[in-house]
Amino acid sequence: MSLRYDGLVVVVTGAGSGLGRAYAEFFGSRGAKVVVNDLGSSLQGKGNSVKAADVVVREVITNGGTAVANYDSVENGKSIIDTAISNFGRVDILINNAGILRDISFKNMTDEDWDSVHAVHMRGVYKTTQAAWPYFRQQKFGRIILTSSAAGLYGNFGQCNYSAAKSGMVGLGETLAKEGVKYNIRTNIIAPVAASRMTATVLPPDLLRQLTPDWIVPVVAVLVHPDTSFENGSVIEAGAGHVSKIRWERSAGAILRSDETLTPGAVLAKWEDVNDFSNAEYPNTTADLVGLLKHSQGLPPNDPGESIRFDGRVAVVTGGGAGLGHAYSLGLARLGASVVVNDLSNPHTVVEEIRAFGGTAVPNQSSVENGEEVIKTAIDSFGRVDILINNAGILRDKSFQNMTDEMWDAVNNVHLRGTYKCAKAAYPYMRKQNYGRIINTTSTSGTYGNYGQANYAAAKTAIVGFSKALAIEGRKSNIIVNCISPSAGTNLTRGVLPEVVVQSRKPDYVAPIVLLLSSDKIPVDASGQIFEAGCGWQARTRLQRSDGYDFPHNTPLTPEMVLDKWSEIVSFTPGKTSSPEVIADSRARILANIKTSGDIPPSGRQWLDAIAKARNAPAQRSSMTFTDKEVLLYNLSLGSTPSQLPLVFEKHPNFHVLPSFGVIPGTTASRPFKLEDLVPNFDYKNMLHGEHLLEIRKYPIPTSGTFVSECRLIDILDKGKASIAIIGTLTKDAATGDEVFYNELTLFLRGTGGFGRKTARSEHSSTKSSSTSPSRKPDMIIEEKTSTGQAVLYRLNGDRNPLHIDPAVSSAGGFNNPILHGLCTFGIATKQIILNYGPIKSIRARFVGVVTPGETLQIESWKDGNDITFQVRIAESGKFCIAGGCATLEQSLKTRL
Ligand SMILES: CCCCCCC[C@@H](O)CC(=O)SCCNC(=O)CCNC(=O)[C@H](O)C(C)(C)COP(=O)(O)OP(=O)(O)OC[C@H]1O[C@@H](n2cnc3c(N)ncnc32)[C@H](O)[C@@H]1OP(=O)(O)O
Repeated sequence: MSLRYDGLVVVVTGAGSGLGRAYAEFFGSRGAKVVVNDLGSSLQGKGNSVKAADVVVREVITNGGTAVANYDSVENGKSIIDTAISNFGRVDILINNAGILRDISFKNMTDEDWDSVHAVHMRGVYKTTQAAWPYFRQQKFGRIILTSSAAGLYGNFGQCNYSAAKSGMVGLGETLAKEGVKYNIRTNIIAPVAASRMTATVLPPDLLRQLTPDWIVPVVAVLVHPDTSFENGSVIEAGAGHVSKIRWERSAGAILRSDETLTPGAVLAKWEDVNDFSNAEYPNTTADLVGLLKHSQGLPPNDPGESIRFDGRVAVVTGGGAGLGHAYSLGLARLGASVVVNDLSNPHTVVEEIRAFGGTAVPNQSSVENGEEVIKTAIDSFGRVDILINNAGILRDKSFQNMTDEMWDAVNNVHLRGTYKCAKAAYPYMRKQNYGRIINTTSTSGTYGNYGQANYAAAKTAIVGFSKALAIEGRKSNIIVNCISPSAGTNLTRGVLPEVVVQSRKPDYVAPIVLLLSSDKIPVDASGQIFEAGCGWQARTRLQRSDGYDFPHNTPLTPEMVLDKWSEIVSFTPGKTSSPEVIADSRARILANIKTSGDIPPSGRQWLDAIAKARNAPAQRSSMTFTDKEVLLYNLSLGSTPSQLPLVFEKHPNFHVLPSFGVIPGTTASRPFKLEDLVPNFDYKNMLHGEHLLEIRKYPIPTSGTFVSECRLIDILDKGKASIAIIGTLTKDAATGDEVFYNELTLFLRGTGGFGRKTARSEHSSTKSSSTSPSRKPDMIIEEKTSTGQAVLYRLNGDRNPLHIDPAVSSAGGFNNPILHGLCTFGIATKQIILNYGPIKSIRARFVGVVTPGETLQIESWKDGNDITFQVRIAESGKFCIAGGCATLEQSLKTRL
């Protein structure tokens, strides 16, 4: 099926370049009418030109499509959607893509840096989407894409503003997904890694070249197609051919008894349980708190654990006048902290309550939007600020359809901007002190989305991204930043939950984990995390990523290819998922695809996976017991004559085996893999011995005994028309345990290539391409004629490959006659080198031409120090059968054989 968009109207914001442009061109080419929105501004949001959108419109039209330009800011979303309505009478698909960057470290970030990013990424998205929403609802069809980013999902240094806004897309998208489902409006969130004007500043050029929008557009094309309604509220990561899905993962957590024994120390005692994901769930809503409460109430009193105190610490609690803020303020003060109780309406009662039990507290009545004022109270009163609990909040719940700008702004200003402002004001003091604990309040309505709370969900998930980014920046100053997602009966929830439920969810049962996160006892690596808590239960929430699918790099990615693999992309197969914690974890997966894909055809992945598995498989052990009979046979099969008594008579006092005997255990050892499972079109008849390395690690070589060998696959390299398998075998003497031989060989597998990326020999292989021979005449040329029965005899050493004896097989393999074993030629050459130069410790060679039994071998050799270079020519034809051979002499053994 070809995915088409005929009759549909697509609005793409920020479509003047990069990813947006690619979207516009794609949809234009597949039948849609496109509104190409672009402000025409430079990346920093300055300047204005109509060119960018016009150029793209012209391009769409030139390619036979239909498009109009719009030059409005997304903050004026209505005008953008009006352009669609006035030109095409409808709007079906909205791709929120526009964005700006204002990267700067948090310490240097200005309010303008914060606000401008949020105006475009958060408020702009809200404005365009809300303008399109009524049309979608009315026509009972709509597709929305929100653009997030790895920076939003995992946080990124220097991007507190951007990480926040991009994380906000998750909560907003999940909420719109829930609200839109009954109108057939699907909202999904894409986290693209693509080279664009925006990423050009943060990614290295080599990488950028591979991260084209072409890897993203087909994924979005699938998500917005009318026939593909399977994803809604999903987060999809895509880049460089890798596509995967992200979902929330929540640990089962620790359940403690919800009474006065629920203390920060008691939570610390259960910290492992809080962070244990072995029985995790994958929620899209709040935990079953009623059940958890019941469980909690049935438990015995809690283990008090370590004592946690805050003496000498100064804490600021925003929204500290009631509910959770009240519980935090009281808890901190009871444990020795000096507390600034911030509350817009009444901080005084809580301050009095604290003072009444001898604690230290001062009130602050500023709005959190004036974070400087809030923090100033701490500095003026106590000279420092160690702990900031951003807790203040308001609700303005409304369906997205009926949400007003005032509702959007009020909620975002208090929750998100307020959190930013207080953190920003406290940060310089915390840096100077080299100490800080910041706990920001998110919500399950944010992380999982909630009907009627688009404003709140966006703000609350934006707080998560902000916290993750700030955690990264703050770490080196010992500033630990975490998020709490509390479930408690407060004035905020009183409006939406029955009173009895509100009562059972005491803020006191959330406060202990928040106090723990505010303390010195929190492990340093517990920064940038989300914890859910309520009713005595505390758990951690993180993102989990499916293994996804890696598309090959040799074929342009199409939506049809993506659709075909969708079930694999979104499959969370146990054992194959990952839990990226930082942006590098996410990018590593995408970079891995760049590294491994090369020009891999679609079917190649199965072979590469099989090879990777075989390479990582443990070596296989096997043994070979031999007597003088095997030794005599080996020596004879390499042409030993009756006159060479030490080689042919076992009773001779100098009876010995030719040292290349080491290839026998090295090549007859059992292999832990089958070549037919690792390469396509494997055929035994087409397998040729390509290269061989033999190392002799111990002299004298026994003439009877048992060898134990361990064989493993080193690699398989795709050579295009063929592939080569590299196999390593280590052999030990079973009697002594000493290493005796190491063999590394390549098998040249004709007709099996083309499944992966054409590779050169990997550096780790010790048989790497043999050296060239010196330009001078050979120092020695030795001739040895093979016998016509040479292969017939040699095969009795163990390699009974019919290629060497059966004319039918050798003919099918493309040879006129059965051919000689490569290792027979190798053995003869080795024998001659040893006879003429002395014992060797290693020898390697490449087989470059076949030998027919009966032909004469001319071994040409050169000696340079301890190295003997050699090549073997077939005297009858003048052709080489071994090229670039090299042996290294064993100096410690002076005697010649
Ligand atoms: C585990 C226990 C296993 C026991 C093994 C037992 C196996 C035995 O029974 C089988 C045998 O003994 S067969 C007999 C011995 N071998 C031979 O006779 C092979 C002789 N060589 C040839 O015919 C060609 O060189 C030939 C066909 C090998 C290559 O020639 P071409 O197709 O012309 O290759 P070319 O185009 O030059 O190169 C393609 C890429 O392959 C690399 N290459 C070439 N010859 C190689 C060789 N001999 N070994 C390893 N790699 C080799 C090239 O470098 C090239 O790679 P790249 O493109 O990266 O440069």
